[in-house]
Amino acid sequence: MTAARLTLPSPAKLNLMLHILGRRPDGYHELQTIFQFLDYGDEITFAVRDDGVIHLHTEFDGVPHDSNLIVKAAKKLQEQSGCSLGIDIWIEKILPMGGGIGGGSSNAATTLLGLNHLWQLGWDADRLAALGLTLGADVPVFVRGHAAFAEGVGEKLTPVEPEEPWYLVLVPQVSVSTAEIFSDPLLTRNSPPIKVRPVPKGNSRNDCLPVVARRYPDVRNALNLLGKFTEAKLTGTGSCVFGGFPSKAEADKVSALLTETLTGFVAKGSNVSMLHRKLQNLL
Ligand SMILES: C[C@@](CO)(OP(=O)(O)O)[C@H](O)COP(=O)(O)OP(=O)(O)OC[C@H]1O[C@@H](n2ccc(N)nc2=O)[C@H](O)[C@@H]1O
Ligand SMILES: Nc1ncnc2c1ncn2[C@@H]1O[C@H](COP(=O)(O)OP(=O)(O)O)[C@@H](O)[C@H]1O
Repeated sequence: MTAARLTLPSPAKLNLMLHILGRRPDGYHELQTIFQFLDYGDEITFAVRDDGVIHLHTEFDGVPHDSNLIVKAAKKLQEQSGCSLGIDIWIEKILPMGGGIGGGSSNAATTLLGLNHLWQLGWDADRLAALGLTLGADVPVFVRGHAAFAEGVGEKLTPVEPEEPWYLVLVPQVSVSTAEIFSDPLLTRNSPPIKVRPVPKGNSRNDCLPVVARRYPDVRNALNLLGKFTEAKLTGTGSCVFGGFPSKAEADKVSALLTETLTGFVAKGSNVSMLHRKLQNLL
């Protein structure tokens, strides 16, 4: 019997703004942020096996097999659904790790949705998002697949429709630890909550930017370079820096100026994740 097999995209996200409102007793920070997807990401291939084994075949630098969010997502879903099937997994990884573009969280969400489909579990989005949240604060938005205004630690999601420009994303060659930025004493943690919807213009700052720029000269340089052409912003806790352009041609023109020491990519912003567009076509 040929195993059921499926290849799915695992897109990146950007934080179009990010305000930190306070710190909870458990140490996590209350945020307000806007997530938008990029039509750019990894590709994950799944093949069902009937012996219950979960095996990720692609090796990751510095991430042991069982610590990989893909494997963790698959194991949790298998345990909680009581499914007896297993899975072989391969990934074509192009998203930089620790870049603030959510690669790990996206991989976890693609795994949850892919296995829900292949194992025919019939879980709804609420249940998958709740499981996803136990893997990381950004997993639920990737599970739901729509651009969102997020509150709490990122799990209270309201769909939004920001413009969908072309972005140039610069990738400084440093990996920023989210935990390290959130524990910096200089981090601004008292932004007033935005109560008006949609979020009024003029609120596009990222409260993590001053701390990240201070600690990482490469991020500072990327912000300075891109800032010559458009408003340059930090996504999440970095390291990636992005700016919007009205057309691909204009984003490509600035991209062509990049050197070997500072790489980047051009991608379209999208309010519906390319994962969900592909899944929609399958159904
Ligand atoms: C802040 C964001 C914005 O998108 O940054 P990026 O990681 O994408 O850069 C995310 O919400 C990050 O989400 P995620 O990367 O899933 O974070 P987690 O693994 O859950 O948390 C890593 C660590 O960061 C700190 N943390 C994370 C999220 C949060 N709201 N408050 C925190 O204080 C905690 O110390 C936690 O142990
Ligand atoms: N499948 C995965 N892809 C990327 N990173 C992973 C994965 N599984 C575990 N990780 C770990 O999660 C960390 C954060 O990764 P990632 O989500 O790509 O960054 P960010 O949250 O900054 O966007 C990585 O440095 C890596 O140690």
